[in-house]
Amino acid sequence: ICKQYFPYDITRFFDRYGHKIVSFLYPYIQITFHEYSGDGFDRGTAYVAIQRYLAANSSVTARRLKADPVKDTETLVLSMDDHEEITDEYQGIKVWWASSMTMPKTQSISFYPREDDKRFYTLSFHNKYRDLITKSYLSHVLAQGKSIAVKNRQRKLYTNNKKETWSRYGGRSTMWSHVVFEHPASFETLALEAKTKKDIMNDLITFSKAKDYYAKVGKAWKRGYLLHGPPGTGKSTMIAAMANLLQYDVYDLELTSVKDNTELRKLLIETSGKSIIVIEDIDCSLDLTGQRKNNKDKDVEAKDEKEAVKKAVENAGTDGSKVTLSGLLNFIDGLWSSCGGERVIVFTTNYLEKLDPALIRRGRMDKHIEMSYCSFEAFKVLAKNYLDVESHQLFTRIEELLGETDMTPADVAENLMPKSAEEDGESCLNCLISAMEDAKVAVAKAEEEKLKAEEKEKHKVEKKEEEMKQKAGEELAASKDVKENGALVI
Ligand SMILES: Nc1ncnc2c1ncn2[C@@H]1O[C@H](COP(=O)(O)OP(=O)(O)OP(=O)(O)O)[C@@H](O)[C@H]1O
Ligand SMILES: [Mg+2]
Repeated sequence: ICKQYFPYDITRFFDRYGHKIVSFLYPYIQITFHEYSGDGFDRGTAYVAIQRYLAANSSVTARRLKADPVKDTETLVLSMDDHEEITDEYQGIKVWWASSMTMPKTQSISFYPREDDKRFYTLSFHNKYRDLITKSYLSHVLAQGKSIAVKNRQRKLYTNNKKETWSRYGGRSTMWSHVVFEHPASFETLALEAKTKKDIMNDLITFSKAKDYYAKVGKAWKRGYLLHGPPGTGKSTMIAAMANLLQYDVYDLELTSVKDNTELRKLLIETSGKSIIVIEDIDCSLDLTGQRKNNKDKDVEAKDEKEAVKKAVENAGTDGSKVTLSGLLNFIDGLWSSCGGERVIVFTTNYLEKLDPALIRRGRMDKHIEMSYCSFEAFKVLAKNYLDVESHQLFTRIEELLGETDMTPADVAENLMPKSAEEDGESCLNCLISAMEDAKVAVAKAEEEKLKAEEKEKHKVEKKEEEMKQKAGEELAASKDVKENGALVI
């Protein structure tokens, strides 16, 4: 009987104590990260992040590299090839990474690559660093990998679709259509005072790095900007420059094609982190009472407030409820921001004074930036961008004229652009000067005409007053006459 049980006992013995002996002799721990795990067809996020991390670190040390095209980018990612091994160091501790692949046991043709080759990374490290590696090193690797992936990705410009085109199941692809975002604007080429520029850049960068701070103070990780100023002063260009600086996607939200608050909320929930949500010309999308303007401007005709309210109620019955100011404010204040990820919200308007104070109070829109007419400093940026000219004797005249006329950077840029191949920098500057002189004359003329019109109006009023006085005097005299005459008659 003893003999019969012996082999089992020894197996059990080794099962129980074997790994202890092994771990005593071989004190290393291994963790594997599979490319495909579970039932999902998507590549594991950890695997992808590790791949990026190792790619950034292994291209120097590994001898055999593998090049993979990456979805949504035009770049290739170089990573260590299968069955390669590299070492990494973290706080002075050495770890080993190996990439491996298991071959399929049976020859079969399969649709999914995961059936055929199973790739995985193995991380090995000494047992005594177990805590440090599992707690801090791994999150460091994943965070680094993710940030590399974000840097390499191709960014997108999204615009919202009409509700009718959404599929039943929603999803970003049907609510938002996108194109590749490749706007060349940058803060360097933006014509703006250096101080303002620096201020905005610092603000954005601080924001993008302040995840822990926002978590600590219990605020949603978002920042609101309000850009205001006349047309052509670079509001849209600034948004593109912001997106390029932060490497964010841009969601261009067209409020007039959003039917109601529910639709708005659904759209916003589908936006991803690391994005700028833009609502251009906010004054045209929402009116002062907080009710969205009707496309056909039915409400505008309403004479008084009561009538407007009546009309709004009527419309609510016919074309559904609307996007309201409070709906918009609710979303800004954080219903959706609990979805995580950082977002910048930018509103633009040509008329700051038209906006509802509730929309622009501090805390909601953290920064108000006035985009104004071209200053001399801004002009110098444009001259450098467009003509490669940093100083010129004509600059003094230009500075003088800029102080006297309101030229938008768009106008200045337009005049600085060479119209033909023969045109050189100086003739472009002269072209700008003559445009500004013309503008100055036009403004002076307009002012003169305005003054004349005012004078005329004043004159008219005075004449009328005189006439009325005269009439009143005559009437008074007449009534006196009547009285006196009457008295005579009696
Ligand atoms: N500050 C600026 N720096 C560099 N280029 C500018 C600037 N402002 C305007 N431009 C040029 O003028 C063009 C129009 O500017 P942009 O569309 O940014 O103006 P906007 O303020 O958004 O106007 P709108 O209020 O009409 O939307 C841009 O294509 C850009 O080339
Ligand atoms: Mg614009």
